[in-house]
Amino acid sequence: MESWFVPCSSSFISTFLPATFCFVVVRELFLEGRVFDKNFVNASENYILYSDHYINFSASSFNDFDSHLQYKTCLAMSRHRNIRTLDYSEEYDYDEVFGHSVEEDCILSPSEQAFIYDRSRRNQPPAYFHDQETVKEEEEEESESAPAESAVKNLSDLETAKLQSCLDEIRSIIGDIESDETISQIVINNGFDVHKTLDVILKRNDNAPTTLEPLKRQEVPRVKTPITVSSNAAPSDESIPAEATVPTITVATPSKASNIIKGFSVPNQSGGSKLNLKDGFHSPRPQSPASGRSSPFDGKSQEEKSVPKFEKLARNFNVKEKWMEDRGDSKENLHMVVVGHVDAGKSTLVGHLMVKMGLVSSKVLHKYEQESKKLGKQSFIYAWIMDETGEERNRGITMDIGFTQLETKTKTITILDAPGHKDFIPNMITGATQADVALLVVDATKGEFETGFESGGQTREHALLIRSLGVTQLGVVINKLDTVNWSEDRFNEIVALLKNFLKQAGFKDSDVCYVPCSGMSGENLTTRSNDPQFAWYQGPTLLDVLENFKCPERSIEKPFRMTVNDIYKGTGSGFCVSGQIETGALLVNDKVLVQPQNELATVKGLTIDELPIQTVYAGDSVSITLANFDIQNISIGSVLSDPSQPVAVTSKFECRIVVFNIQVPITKGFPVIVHCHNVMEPATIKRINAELNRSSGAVVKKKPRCLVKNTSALVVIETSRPICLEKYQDIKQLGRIMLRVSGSTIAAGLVTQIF
Ligand SMILES: Nc1nc2c(ncn2[C@@H]2O[C@H](COP(=O)(O)OP(=O)(O)OP(=O)(O)O)[C@@H](O)[C@H]2O)c(=O)[nH]1
Repeated sequence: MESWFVPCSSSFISTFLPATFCFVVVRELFLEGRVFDKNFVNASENYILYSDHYINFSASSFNDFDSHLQYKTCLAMSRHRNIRTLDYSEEYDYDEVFGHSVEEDCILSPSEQAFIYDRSRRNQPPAYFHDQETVKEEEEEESESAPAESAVKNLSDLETAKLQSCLDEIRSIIGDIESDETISQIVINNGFDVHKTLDVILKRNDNAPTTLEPLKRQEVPRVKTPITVSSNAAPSDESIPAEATVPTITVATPSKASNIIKGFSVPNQSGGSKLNLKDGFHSPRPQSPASGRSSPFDGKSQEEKSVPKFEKLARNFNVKEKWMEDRGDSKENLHMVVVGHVDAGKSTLVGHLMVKMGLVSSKVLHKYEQESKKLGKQSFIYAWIMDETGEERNRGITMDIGFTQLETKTKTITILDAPGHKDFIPNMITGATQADVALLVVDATKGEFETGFESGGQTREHALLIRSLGVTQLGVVINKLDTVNWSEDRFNEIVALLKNFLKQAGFKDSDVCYVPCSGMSGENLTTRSNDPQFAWYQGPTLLDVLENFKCPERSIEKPFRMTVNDIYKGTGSGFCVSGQIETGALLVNDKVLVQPQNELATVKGLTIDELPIQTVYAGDSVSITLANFDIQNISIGSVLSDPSQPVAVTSKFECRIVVFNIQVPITKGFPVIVHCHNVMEPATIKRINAELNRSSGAVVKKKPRCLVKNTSALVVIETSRPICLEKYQDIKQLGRIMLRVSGSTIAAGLVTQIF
């Protein structure tokens, strides 16, 4: 398969174009040589190489591509939320430019439309290219149209019809890379054979650079990894039928070309450009194809690169004693994620709870009331407390994790309001990875609960995800009970269904508490309702449920680990990274090792909730100002660790997985996306070592050919680039993974071995 290499400068496709357009647009643009996204580095007639994936132009592989783009847009947005030091003008720009990201078929800002390729304007390049060579192209077009007629002049009616049909077919495959005249001539020369004609045209175009961008050829090694659809015969262990009527996604080992991918456009000194965080996921991870715990050197041998000296963090105190001294008499800190199907009322519930607890001033509430009225969205007044961006408010959905904090009698609770829409599951996962406990909100309205609960709804998927991420304590809010007249029967019906399911998902009955509420009217949020229709309920309020959650033991004595979920420019010199301290403790002036980049940095400052602090401990969500370090050497998903006991970096590991309700069996070579803490990385199932009994873990079958739904197994997974991981038994938070394919979660697992 021939491939082209197109050097490009900006990566706006993933953030500017709704994913539904991209597939068609990118192909068109590639074939015309007008490629402008640095992540789309390769193309041929059937494939494009997006970052380090080959994407086949077949309908079924579209989903994978689509979800990948959406993940990137989600990341872009998640970072937007957390940039605390941007001034308002910057924020405005950011919203304008990056705010529109998910599938909006028609809502496009004028600036976006300028970038959209429109088939009806086939010969007019997008406005983006206007100052390039458009005039020349149009002139060529005109001069070419006349000979097109001459080519068909001597043909019979039958031949003309044949030619027309060939032209239609060829155009649908190659677009406009050749003029009608040229194609007609080649069709005639090849006896009206479409395949031969295509061969000739594609060869011509491989050899001829386009007028706009010179194309460089590049060999990209790749490994074919077919997705099989179960057929009558079970697929063979060794190889999957190549000619299956199924799509194949070809995952390429990162080539040198992918080394050009840099995660962040760092502010340009002269131009003073803004910090550009939209591409954080593809920041410069080590591109070494080698797996293993210590291969994070970017194309250089260990000798070439000066290996940092891994000194032990200087500690002249006992961490536990210091923690008692610092935090012994303060309230415990708990992180709670609020999840549930889209529109279950999560943001309204949290917003109204904040109002009831006096944490939102009447002035702010009045402002939201007026503004939401103006937009005809008055019912979202409480949701606006959590949904802060213009786009979220206009669309009436949460797109990114919202943060807020409240204090109960015994604890400080950080609330993470997760998006419910399935397009934003990666953001929801980011929130869930930081959570100790969860609230699952369901809508009691007739039909609505059922929609969320049935397969394809997010109630089940969110519950499975949070359990897989290690959350054991769950509060289930049966919300919007006002819509069913506070019906006790409806409450009991929903509780019965959920109880059964949550037990299967791995929640203990004793760790789950069900509470009926109305986020809108505020019943049972902080006080029990006086409504006589609600008199049947004598259980805890939502606030009681929060108060009753137990804070987990923090591993403050283990080696220091912090997962990075945001990177932003600080107020002074240096830059800040924020994230969760998973284990250990950290002091100002400590040195930390940034992995997998394997670079040392110095901790210049520490803040919790924007207040400076000298020492932080496991369980804290913190911001760290780093010094003596280049911002390009860190990305979301990096892990900061104790230099003397660094986190493992690997691209191959074994894990014990539980397979969810999948349609397509998992086989050797199956391509997946691995989610682990804040990392998302393409990977393949390298081996299926054994099928296990789900409850006892005993081996049921060695080396099974495939895994079907609801099975458990030991599998070996290889990621396309090294990631930071730990064995689950060592550090739970870094030893849990999830496997997703085409926007659905297919399995969750625990890391048992790192190679
Ligand atoms: N009747 C009634 N409507 C409610 C209640 N809670 C929320 N709603 C309405 O449900 C709609 C969705 O509310 P949100 O709070 O945005 O729902 P959400 O779960 O946060 O939505 P996503 O985060 O986008 O998934 C809004 O129109 C709310 O007014 C309730 O208790 N009763």
